[in-house]
Amino acid sequence: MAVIALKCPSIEVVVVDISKSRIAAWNSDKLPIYEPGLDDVVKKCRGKNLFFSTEVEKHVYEADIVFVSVNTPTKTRGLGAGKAADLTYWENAARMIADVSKSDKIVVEKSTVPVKTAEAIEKIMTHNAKSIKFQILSNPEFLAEGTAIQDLFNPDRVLIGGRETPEGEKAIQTLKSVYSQWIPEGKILTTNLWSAELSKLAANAFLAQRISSVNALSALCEGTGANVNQVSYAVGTDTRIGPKFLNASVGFGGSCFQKDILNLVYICECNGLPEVAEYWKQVIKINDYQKSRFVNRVVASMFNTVANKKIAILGFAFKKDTGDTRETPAIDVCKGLLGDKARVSIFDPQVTEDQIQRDLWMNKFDWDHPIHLQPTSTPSNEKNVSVVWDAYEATKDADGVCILTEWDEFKKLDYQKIYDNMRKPAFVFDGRNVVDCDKLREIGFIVYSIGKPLDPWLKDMPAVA
Ligand SMILES: NC(=O)C1=CN([C@@H]2O[C@H](COP(=O)(O)OP(=O)(O)OC[C@H]3O[C@@H](n4cnc5c(N)ncnc54)[C@H](O)[C@@H]3O)[C@@H](O)[C@H]2O)C=CC1
Ligand SMILES: O=C(O)[C@H]1O[C@H](OP(=O)(O)OP(=O)(O)OC[C@H]2O[C@@H](n3ccc(=O)[nH]c3=O)[C@H](O)[C@@H]2O)[C@H](O)[C@@H](O)[C@@H]1O
Repeated sequence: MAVIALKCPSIEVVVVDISKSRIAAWNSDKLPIYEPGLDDVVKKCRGKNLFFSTEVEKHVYEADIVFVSVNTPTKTRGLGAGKAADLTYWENAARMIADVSKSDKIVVEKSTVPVKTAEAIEKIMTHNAKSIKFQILSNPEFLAEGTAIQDLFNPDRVLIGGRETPEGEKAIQTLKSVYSQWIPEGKILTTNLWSAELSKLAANAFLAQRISSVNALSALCEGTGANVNQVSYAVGTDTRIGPKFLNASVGFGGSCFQKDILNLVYICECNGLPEVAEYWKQVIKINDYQKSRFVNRVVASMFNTVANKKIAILGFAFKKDTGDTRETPAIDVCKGLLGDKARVSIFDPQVTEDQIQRDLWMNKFDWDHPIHLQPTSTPSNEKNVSVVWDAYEATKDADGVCILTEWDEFKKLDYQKIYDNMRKPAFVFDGRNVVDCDKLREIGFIVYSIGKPLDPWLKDMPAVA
């Protein structure tokens, strides 16, 4: 919304949220999320044509176009629990829009939603809104965190789906005229509603599938002496496959891949397509396998026990250049190590101690609900978790180092100094392939790097669950 305000000075954008603390932060000097370039954009527009407010109903009443970007978490209870999208927040928003509206409006699905959600939303709105006409559009968002501003300035495409009626077509053109103020016509795709809704789930499923494919191969690389970087480069030079998004890792994280694939799986099951559901489920299974495989490697190479050993965790965010920890693989890796009684010392340049403690305590999927619905008590194994503000502090007297986020600064650390201050034998487990293995081995480390030829030490220590 901030980028729309920047690129379209004639449009007034008001971002409304029921969370008072978030809106207060959006109005302050410290924005509630870390995203490179966002501060600049907000500062340029805030108070001119970009406003942040908790007066949700007032601004919805005044608006011509309402973008709904509320959370769409995975259901934790009842029908479809663990898979289906929980549309409670969406339904509440739709009912509120219907209640307060006194003029026709375009309602845009910006959240990622199950295919056919627009139909449900239409029903809610038409049953509740007297004689007012609503046009529902699907306009899914494809930005990635860490590169959000660049992605929004120069997207691969913008997708707008609407009803194939004259009114639907008119609404599509209205929204198109907003984006066409900075995006070339050819990049603005228009489709029917269901294609737009499904394309978003499909795009995330394809992206995640690429990572699970390369991660599955990384396990085979380790067993055969192949190097996953060389394999993915060789594969990616085929122009039909392409070089991007083929980096092996400890597993993908983030608030959307898992949630959206589970959602897709559930929709397939509801449509009587168990084989298709099973196909996509495998992407998640390989991701879970990759995380537990990593933990097993750590424990197995340290004589099959990490009890009371200090393990430094470098990086907790789900990728670099963000402070977001939703579904970060670091949560599962830390829980795995804590389960084996390790002491973990965590450093991430953008994640607070409070966030890390909450993440390690929370149940799966709880993170995607408002803060007042999340657990508040402290974790029982808190004494085994310390959060520090420096990589050297985290690694001091440690037995092993796990690199779980690919922050650039981890490439430039003084590994000789780290080695000198660790207990021996000193291990590095690189879950993001950021370190120079040969250099670290020269220093004296025993190094494990995802999908790379195994250190002789690790070959003799098979990681059997
Ligand atoms: N985070 C990302 O990079 C991307 C997210 N998406 C999708 O966008 C949607 C939102 O994602 P996030 O922004 O990450 O979630 P979020 O949880 O950070 O933000 C959702 C916000 O909606 C507010 N909210 C809930 N009900 C409301 C209501 N009735 N009225 C006003 N505000 C309400 C919440 O207080 C919260 O601040 C999800 O469907 C997600 O899949 C899509 C593409 C990228
Ligand atoms: O729907 C969404 O929320 C967004 O989800 C992803 O964006 P995001 O999760 O922010 O970040 P990605 O760059 O996709 O990374 C996701 C995870 O995959 C991992 N990853 C990515 C690429 C790769 O080659 N290997 C790999 O392990 C990252 O480290 C990260 O943990 C998609 O890339 C966006 O297009 C989409 O809009």
